[in-house]
Amino acid sequence: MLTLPPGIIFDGTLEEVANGGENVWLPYDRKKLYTNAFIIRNGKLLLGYKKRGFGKGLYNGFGGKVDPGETPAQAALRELKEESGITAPLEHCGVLFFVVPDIDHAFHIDIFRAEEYDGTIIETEEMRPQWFALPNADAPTQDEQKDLQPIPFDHMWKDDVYWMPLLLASRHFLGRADFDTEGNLKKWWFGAVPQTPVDSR
Ligand SMILES: CNc1ncnc2c1ncn2[C@@H]1O[C@H](COP(=O)(O)OP(=O)(O)OP(=O)(O)O)[C@@H](O)[C@H]1O
Repeated sequence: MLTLPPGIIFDGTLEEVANGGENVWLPYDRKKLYTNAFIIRNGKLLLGYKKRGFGKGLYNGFGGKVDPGETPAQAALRELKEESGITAPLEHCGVLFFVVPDIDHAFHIDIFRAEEYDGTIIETEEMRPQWFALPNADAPTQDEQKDLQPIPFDHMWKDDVYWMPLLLASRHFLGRADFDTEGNLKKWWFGAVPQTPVDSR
């Protein structure tokens, strides 16, 4: 039986994917709901360069706070549209829980993905969208990928490198990461729903 980090609730089997850092999780009093949405298409990943506010100067998916009366799925669609100009058939694929000292709440972030989108991608006040090349993309997509940079993990939140491969592989995942005030990762745990074994009969 896996012991899940405080803040992570899951009723089912999980496979541990990454685990490290210090011994003790940071305490937190309350949590706030957020969303984060990623478009993955033709061997490319759409990220946004955050121009203001929390996480300024980092690349991330498109998202923000869930407003009162909204479901996370509704908030994810609204934030994607507000920050990148597009709509997409978003599917829920994970939950991440972050604790950052000096912030009076923990972040509970529902993660969404889509492989299609509608509309024209635009730069907004908050985000500058940019496509990045996926690692090991299949040959037919390489034309699409030329001139694209690889995923800029050096300019992303430090935990992203652990769960991004799960997102790209269409896995369902959960995890928690605790940071220090400088944004360094202090403790982390990530797990994924096991893939159904291929029936070989
Ligand atoms: C600590 N480690 C983290 N790692 C990766 N992503 C993180 C994160 N912590 C927060 N996030 C994401 O950052 C956005 C913040 O949203 P944020 O701009 O504050 O919200 P919102 O757009 O509602 O703000 P305004 O009040 O409109 O400025 C939102 O997508 C949220 O999922």
